[in-house]
Amino acid sequence: MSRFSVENIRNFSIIAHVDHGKSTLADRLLELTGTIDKTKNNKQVLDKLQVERERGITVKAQTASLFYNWEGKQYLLNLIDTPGHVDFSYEVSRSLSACQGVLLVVDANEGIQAQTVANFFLAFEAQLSVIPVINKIDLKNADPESVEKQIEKVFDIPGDECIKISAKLGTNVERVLQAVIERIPPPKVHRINPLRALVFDSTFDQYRGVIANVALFDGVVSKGDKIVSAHTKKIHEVNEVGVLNPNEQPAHKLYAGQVGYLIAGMKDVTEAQIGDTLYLHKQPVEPLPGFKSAKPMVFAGMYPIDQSEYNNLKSAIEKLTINDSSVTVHRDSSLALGAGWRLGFLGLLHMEVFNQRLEQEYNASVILTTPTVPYKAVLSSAKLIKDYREKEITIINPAQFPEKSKVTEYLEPVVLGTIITPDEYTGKVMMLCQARRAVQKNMIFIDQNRVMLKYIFPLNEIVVDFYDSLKSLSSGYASFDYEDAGYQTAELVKMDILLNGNIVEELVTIVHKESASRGGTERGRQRIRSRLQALSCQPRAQCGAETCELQDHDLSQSWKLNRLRHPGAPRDKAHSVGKAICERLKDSLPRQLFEIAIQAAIGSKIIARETVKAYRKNVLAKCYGGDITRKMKLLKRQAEGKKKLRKVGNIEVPRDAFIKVLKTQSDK
Ligand SMILES: Nc1nc2c(ncn2[C@@H]2O[C@H](COP(=O)(O)OP(=O)(O)OP(=O)(O)O)[C@@H](O)[C@H]2O)c(=O)[nH]1
Repeated sequence: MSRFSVENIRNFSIIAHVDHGKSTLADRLLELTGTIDKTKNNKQVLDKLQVERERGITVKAQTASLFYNWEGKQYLLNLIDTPGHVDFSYEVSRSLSACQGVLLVVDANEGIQAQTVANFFLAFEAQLSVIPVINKIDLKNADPESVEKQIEKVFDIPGDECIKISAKLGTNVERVLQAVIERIPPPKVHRINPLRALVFDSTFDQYRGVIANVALFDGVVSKGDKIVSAHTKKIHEVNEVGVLNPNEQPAHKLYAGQVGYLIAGMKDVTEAQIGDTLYLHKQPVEPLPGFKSAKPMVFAGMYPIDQSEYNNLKSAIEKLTINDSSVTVHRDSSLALGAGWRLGFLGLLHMEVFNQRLEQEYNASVILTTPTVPYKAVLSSAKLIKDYREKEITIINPAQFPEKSKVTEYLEPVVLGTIITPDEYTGKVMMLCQARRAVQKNMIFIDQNRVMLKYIFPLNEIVVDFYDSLKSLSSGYASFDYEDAGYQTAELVKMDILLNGNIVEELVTIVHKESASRGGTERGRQRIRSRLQALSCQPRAQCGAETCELQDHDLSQSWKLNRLRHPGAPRDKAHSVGKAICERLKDSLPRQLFEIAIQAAIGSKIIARETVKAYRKNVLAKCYGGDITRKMKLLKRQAEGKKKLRKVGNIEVPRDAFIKVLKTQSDK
């Protein structure tokens, strides 16, 4: 590796919206540089995980070192292919810390999308050089010229800097490599300084321990060196260093400016911190700033299917979180499901992918409980503040939701959402946003036909099905991305699920009061009707939704107006969530000798109910003949059975009934 002087090294990432062609472009770059065999039918070579291949999406950033000869010089180009989905943006931001530039890939047919904007700003804030690449110019409907104009308008990058390519066919891809050399600066590093290596990613290998992906900011590292982790202060001996080409290729040394991997006998998961700085034992240095820790957006309980699997699952979760450091883990326990954990994820897709990776890579089957967003409560009682040692607590488990009497106010997390949509769907998109309690912040036209809308959304309103609704109302054309925007005051209530009056702790859900009371009374509806008249506006049935937009109306009333226009719109979220849980529980509960009432309740108000009918076991069926005393005895025993269970109010719920309900909820 010594033949690559710093001037001949370029470190860059490929960033883009989902499916705009990052991994396909990476394939072509690997082929052009002879890293992989051109004659093979290479498809998304850097998507190595089974989950990535099955879902056709990148979830893990992957590094590859390419060797490229141009104008008589040999260059070392370190490429990092990143995921496009918003749930994996932590991977993108970490990857950028090892780079000086990015290829911003935009689909020539779809144009700039929400994640294009988000990823551009990540690179822009990190002060990286941005090379815009317009991909898929081979498509029939490709319109690279208008995408070029969008790039000029939204990112202020001159249109002539865009490189128009087809990653699929390989058209113009060589120009991309040349632009990387010409437009991205070499890293600013010093090889004569003591070693300073940033751990920007890690994986766990059963036999070799932690394999750390490192970017060398200063110095040199070689096999046999004694290195220290700035985080743990532990000393390790380096067993192997090398580059990813794209598979591990051992080298004698790694030099400042290079990106590669390092194995140093770290077997304990706590020894492998992403964002850690490694330095030579005898030459301590100031650690690099590392990374901001990821902020979980949803939490869910995770339990082994069988408690005897607890330790295996614990070790699997620990190992997988080395590779996915954006997951947070807290120990938790539940009456029905036993000992487990509460895990924080960056979104529902992230949760599903983590679950799938546990199954596929560690053979671990788990139960996941209903996901919830991290609410907060500001405590009012001095005793509680003393108990919790803080005034403001974060509620990551709905079962621990403090009562209103103990709280000054509840807070809910909010996000700044960006939606890009063809103009013809703007009205419908706005309706949807308002129905989700969103407040509009901005709206700009990015070209004649496309609008970019910015809204502040309560996180809870978008976390489950917002994206699906947006996609279906815009025929798949609108895209969505969001970033953390803090907390806002919220009227929250706890919804309990009861079985014959007993609360089922695992199914407790927190809902917003506004959603809980949607629908209102007839008097309330009258008031809204007169308000609609005052606004010269009619309920939807009469006026038609497409021509009628709500943005001029008082936002605090907009959901009510919307409700009147959309008789079919979700009337009451708490009601439908409660009903769905009750229905699933009904399907999972076996009939018993007595009737079971399954209820969803907010405080003392029952908002949904299902009934499992009593199973009147035909105890007389086997009683042939007319032995009346025997018949009476059997009937008495059956009645006693019913009485006993009713009396203690204890329903025998098979364990897998809970599992079914909890599983279907998280599957949703
Ligand atoms: N016609 C055409 N299709 C392309 C081109 N580049 C990529 N594709 C297709 O677009 C789809 C998505 O490509 P990927 O390379 O997986 O996109 P990606 O950006 O890596 O996707 P994520 O990692 O999930 O964000 C695949 O079906 C590719 O075959 C191109 O230049 N032309």
